[in-house]
Amino acid sequence: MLRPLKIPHLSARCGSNFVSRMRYVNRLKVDDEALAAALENGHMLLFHRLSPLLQRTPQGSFRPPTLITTDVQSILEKLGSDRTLMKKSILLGCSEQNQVQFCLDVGELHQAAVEEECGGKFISLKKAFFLLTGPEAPLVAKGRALLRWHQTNSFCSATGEPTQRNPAGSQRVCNSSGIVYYPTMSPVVIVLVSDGKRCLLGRQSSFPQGMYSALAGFCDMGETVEETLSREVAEEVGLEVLNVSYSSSQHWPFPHSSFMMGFHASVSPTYTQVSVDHTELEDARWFSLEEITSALQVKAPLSRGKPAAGFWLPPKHAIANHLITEWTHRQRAQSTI
Ligand SMILES: NC(=O)c1ccc[n+]([C@@H]2O[C@H](COP(=O)([O-])OP(=O)(O)OC[C@H]3O[C@@H](n4cnc5c(N)ncnc54)[C@H](O)[C@@H]3O)[C@@H](O)[C@H]2O)c1
Ligand SMILES: [Mg+2]
Repeated sequence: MLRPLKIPHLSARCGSNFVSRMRYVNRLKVDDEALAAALENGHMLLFHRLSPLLQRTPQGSFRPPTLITTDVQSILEKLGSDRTLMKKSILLGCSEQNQVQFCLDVGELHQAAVEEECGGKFISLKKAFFLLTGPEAPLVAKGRALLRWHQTNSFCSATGEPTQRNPAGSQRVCNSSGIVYYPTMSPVVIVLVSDGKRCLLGRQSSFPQGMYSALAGFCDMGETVEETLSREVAEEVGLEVLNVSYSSSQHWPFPHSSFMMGFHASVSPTYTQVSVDHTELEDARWFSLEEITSALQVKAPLSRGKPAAGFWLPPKHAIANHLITEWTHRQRAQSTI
């Protein structure tokens, strides 16, 4: 059961629960005593070698089990771990119910033993991302990205000396050079290209069979996002985009940690001939509103690890799905004018 944590003194003064929560979490990054107190009653997402622990709900969906840190502590001690493992917990945030959230990788413990004690299974993130349908997906992605960042930044790239993390896990410092390292993300542009009637989707050979997505690409050093967008569309499918409009953004844990910025773009209906760069994409095609509408209705495209037959789209919590859904709404709105 969740035990809501009382956020001290801020709510009355700020008048907004959101403001209080944001300021409280910000304080936890620097106030080690407050962090230790928050950890006592926190909510913990567990990972094993970067795979999140998920539980099947009675309704058949998947979500991370609700674990209180004190319960996790007892389980870890029962499995022979000492208190130092809990110190590797990383602050994730604070829920709307004022529950402070942490994550912890228990990769040094026996996987099956933790699964049995906690009631769940550690599932690789790639697979987990097709199983998670609730609002927990971004939190799981953030936990995985932060845990990986700590694992791969334990040495200073200037001195080669070990770096030390702060208790919240929001930064690492090299005591020898004084360099402070903060978690990093790579900027990526994702764009849904339309010719007014159809939208353009592509697939990489590494995608599960049948899945198509919006075009995406990493920003090169020195580029604006508009330049990245035009370059990626030109490189991957040989088209020149005309109008560009921003939609939304998301953090994405693949391949490591990306900051995805989502756009809509149009091409002239007279220049729609696609020329696919097969070093980047296996295929790219125009899809009609009818095709997209039925693909959006494919439920559980990777049920029991097997891809659905035919053509299907990334999961609901992927920004590609959001852009595609937005496009269908615009198309329908246009056709009723
Ligand atoms: N959330 C979503 O809905 C969604 C949908 C599609 C793609 N994506 C993500 O977008 C990312 C970028 O798309 P893409 O693979 O088509 O990019 P891309 O077209 O730029 O091609 C990938 C290549 O770019 C190079 N590259 C340059 N900078 C890089 C960096 N910082 N990290 C890794 N590789 C870099 C590598 O050679 C790599 O093989 C993918 O990692 C994918 O996970 C997310
Ligand atoms: Mg690409």
